[in-house]
Amino acid sequence: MKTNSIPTTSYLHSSFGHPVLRSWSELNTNLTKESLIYPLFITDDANAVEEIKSLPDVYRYGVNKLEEVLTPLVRKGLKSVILFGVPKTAKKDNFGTSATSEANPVLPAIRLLRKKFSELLICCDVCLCAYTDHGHCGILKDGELENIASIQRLAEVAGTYALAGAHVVAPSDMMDGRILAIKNELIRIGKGSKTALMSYSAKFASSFYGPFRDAAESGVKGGGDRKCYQLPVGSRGLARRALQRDMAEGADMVMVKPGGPYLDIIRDGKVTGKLTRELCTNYPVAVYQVSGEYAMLWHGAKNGVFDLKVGVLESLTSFYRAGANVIITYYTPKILEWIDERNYPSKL
Ligand SMILES: NCC(=O)CCC(=O)O
Ligand SMILES: [Zn+2]
Ligand SMILES: [Zn+2]
Repeated sequence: MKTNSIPTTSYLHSSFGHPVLRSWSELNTNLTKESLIYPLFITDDANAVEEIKSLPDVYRYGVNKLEEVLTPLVRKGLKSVILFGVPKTAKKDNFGTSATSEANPVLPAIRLLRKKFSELLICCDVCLCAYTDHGHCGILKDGELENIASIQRLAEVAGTYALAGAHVVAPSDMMDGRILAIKNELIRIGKGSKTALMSYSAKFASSFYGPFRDAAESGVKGGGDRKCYQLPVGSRGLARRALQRDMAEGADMVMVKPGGPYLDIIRDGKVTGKLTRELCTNYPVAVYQVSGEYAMLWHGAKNGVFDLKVGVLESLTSFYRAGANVIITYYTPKILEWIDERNYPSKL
């Protein structure tokens, strides 16, 4: 080989010199509106529009505001939302009793959205932390989590959402065996083949949930943490086992959360190589770009580190590249507009 020449196999630029060619190399990374889920915080003051300091441009809404907020978004092509209840006046206790009562603002929200937006896919986060007085995601006994009681209670909550009209129930609690318990409950109430079950399977004990705790007022009271049920940040093995377990227990789709720092876990879910063969090949894999990731991108752009649109789209492209099919992100309203501008990704 002469020094002024390179081997024929070294020529990569020839593959992406034209925008269409570039898109051929980015297959499966093109954003679609169907793949986006927009998280909504629903509070129990029906007329509320509340700013969330740590999540700029994201609000808590009362049920009476939803139609006004969502109409323009649905017009722009919003296909799916995930609802989080933020009860403020409901009494909180060890069992999260209010989660299955009319005091839970998610229930009227589901009914309203079903009525007003007949095509919208309605997902509901299923957890107890916003409804318990201690802020843990399950039921406590003598200061410790009681697993069986917790999954039975979570199944009741999921069943309540399904009966109210949710298309998808998405348990984020991370208790052992909750997918099986919820699936059985859905079957029992006649929703086994009707309501989808999306598991937050690989949910890590991440620092990036900070602003969400503020938004959902669901932090653990009294200084505890969730490390005994959310996955250790460094454990790839536990994430794989959790994904496999939840699929075996009856999940229809699985999730990795947070997104950006855990791309390898998404990849684990999709790669058909020797080690991870068929781990999640036959399942849609969702990724949650969580509140801290949202805030970092927002503040980075605000401080001139990068352009918001370019930075956010890069983060989304990475999710697709890793193998995600579904993306939960607070940036959904902006992304719908960017997709319409149609200068993504080839003009980046
Ligand atoms: N179940 C949802 C969370 O725990 C946090 C999401 C976020 O930080 O956006
Ligand atoms: Zn929780
Ligand atoms: Zn949670």
